Amino acid sequence: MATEEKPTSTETASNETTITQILDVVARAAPEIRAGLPGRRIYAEQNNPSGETPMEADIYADEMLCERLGDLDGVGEYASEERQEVIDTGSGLSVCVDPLDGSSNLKPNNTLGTILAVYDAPLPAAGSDMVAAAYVLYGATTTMITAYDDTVTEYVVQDDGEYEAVREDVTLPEDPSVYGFGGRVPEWIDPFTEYVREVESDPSMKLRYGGSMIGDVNQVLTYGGIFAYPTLTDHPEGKLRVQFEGYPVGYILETAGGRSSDGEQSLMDVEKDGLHSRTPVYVGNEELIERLEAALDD
Ligand SMILES: O=P(O)(O)OC[C@H]1O[C@](O)(COP(=O)(O)O)[C@@H](O)[C@@H]1O
Ligand SMILES: [Mg+2]
Ligand SMILES: [Mg+2]
Repeated sequence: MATEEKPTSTETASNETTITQILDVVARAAPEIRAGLPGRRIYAEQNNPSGETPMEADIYADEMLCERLGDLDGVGEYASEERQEVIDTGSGLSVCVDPLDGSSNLKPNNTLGTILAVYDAPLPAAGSDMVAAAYVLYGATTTMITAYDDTVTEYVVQDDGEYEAVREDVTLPEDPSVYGFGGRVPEWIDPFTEYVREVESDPSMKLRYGGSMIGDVNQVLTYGGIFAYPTLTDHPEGKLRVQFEGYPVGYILETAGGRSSDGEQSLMDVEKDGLHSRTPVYVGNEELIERLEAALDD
């Protein structure tokens, strides 16, 4: 049996420094990304690797993050939902970014996010390679949630890029109260539809769905509950991308004491595939995810 090489204490220390720098870059970029949205709520000219037409704001955020994260000494690879290829930026940790999550919310001026995944491996990486994840939520306030070192922290980010922790050791509330399910209802598979009807009929649960995964996931992290972008009849792999959306959101929710699933197993165990491959995403309180997996297994 091959023995895994353990990182030296110097490597660990330098990874810690790099992760702190990466989170700092993302927090400080957030107000600039936000300020750059007006005037960029129009479609860009080229499709992205997922075959979607990005908005100019997606490209703007991607270019800013690529330049700033790529400039960090400890970052070796940068990839984003908006680029076909991985960018080689030297040697060190790999970062994956969804520069703007929920871009279709730009026009109606609703919630958006930025998602970050940090892997200690070349891209595409496996869930087990993840060393930190975070998201920025551009809501009424700009907040950043980080999952790092086994703990989830919520920060408020000010307009000048300064940020301060407002909640430490964030965990999912024990009594869930919100749910949000994406995808067209006629395309849901029957066992999922039956599960949803059950959740809906629980008098303690109410619908919260806004069309940006990060906005919807943050409701679950705040109030407890479940978010899903499920397998669909025409798209069994769903819509969301493993490296940019599935792994980081799974990592954050699991670090906060919740569970993640692709319908059968933790999102963190989803096989790594191509850089832009997709997975169904189910995240939330343990009991709700367990019931969901049982329903899909029937
Ligand atoms: O509007 P749809 O097709 O239901 O999709 C909504 C989902 O797609 C996404 O917008 C995909 O992310 P991007 O905006 O980064 O492409 C999720 O945030 C959201 O959960
Ligand atoms: Mg997204
Ligand atoms: Mg996006």
